Amino acid sequence: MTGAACAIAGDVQLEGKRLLGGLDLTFGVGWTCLLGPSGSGKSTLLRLIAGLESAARLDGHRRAPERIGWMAQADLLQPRLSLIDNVLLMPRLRGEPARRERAEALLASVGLAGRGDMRPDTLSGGQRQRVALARVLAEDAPVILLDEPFGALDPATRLAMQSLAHDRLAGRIVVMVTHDPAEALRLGNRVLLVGNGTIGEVPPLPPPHPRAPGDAELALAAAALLARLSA
Ligand SMILES: Nc1ncnc2c1ncn2[C@@H]1O[C@H](COP(=O)(O)OP(=O)(O)OP(=O)(O)O)[C@@H](O)[C@H]1O
Repeated sequence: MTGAACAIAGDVQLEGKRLLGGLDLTFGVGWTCLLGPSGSGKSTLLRLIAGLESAARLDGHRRAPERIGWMAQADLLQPRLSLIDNVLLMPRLRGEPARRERAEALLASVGLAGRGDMRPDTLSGGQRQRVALARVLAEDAPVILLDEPFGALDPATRLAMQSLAHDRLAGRIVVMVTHDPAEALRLGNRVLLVGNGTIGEVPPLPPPHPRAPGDAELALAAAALLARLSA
């Protein structure tokens, strides 16, 4: 493994069996998108990169900065806290001064302007996911790990949130799990396919990223990738 800021190498063992073998991944600045069948190990890999507790064990090496932004599949919003306080939770836990105006601006950027004092249980699933997105965008971390961050959103909102996240996370190392080939190709300057116990590279689309939603090259590549995933 080289001196990269974020890398993982080795085998992933789960309950005495090898879930993923022969990893040697180094993540650079930009978006790396992980695709693959349900249960193939995408979330497990993300947790291991994050250094979070997992049922699986890494027999190998991990290198990552101390500060990582993490957005789980479940939104993990704190029910007793307002939306603003949910966005500010991590900085508060670190003892940093609360940047309330920034949190309000982030909530506005995800379409929740003026709703900062509401509680999570008054929101729809898609709105809750956007609060979780605002929370991870509030993290000034060099590495951001996103587990299906747009999965609960309607198609138009999904495109808007993809573009927002891509813009806000410019210059960071982003690793995102998704089930959507078009999303992976639209955003990813690197696309990885997790399956059959290993990880392979899929040719990404050349820049620009994010691709325009109606981009013909994107549509063709997404259709081909979907066919490959369905084979
Ligand atoms: N807490 C756990 N205890 C035991 N096995 C687990 C646990 N969590 C996940 N697994 C197993 O690990 C394997 C990989 O799961 P993982 O959640 O990483 O897959 P995934 O590719 O992210 O799936 P999905 O796309 O459905 O989210 C699966 O076989 C799953 O059953």
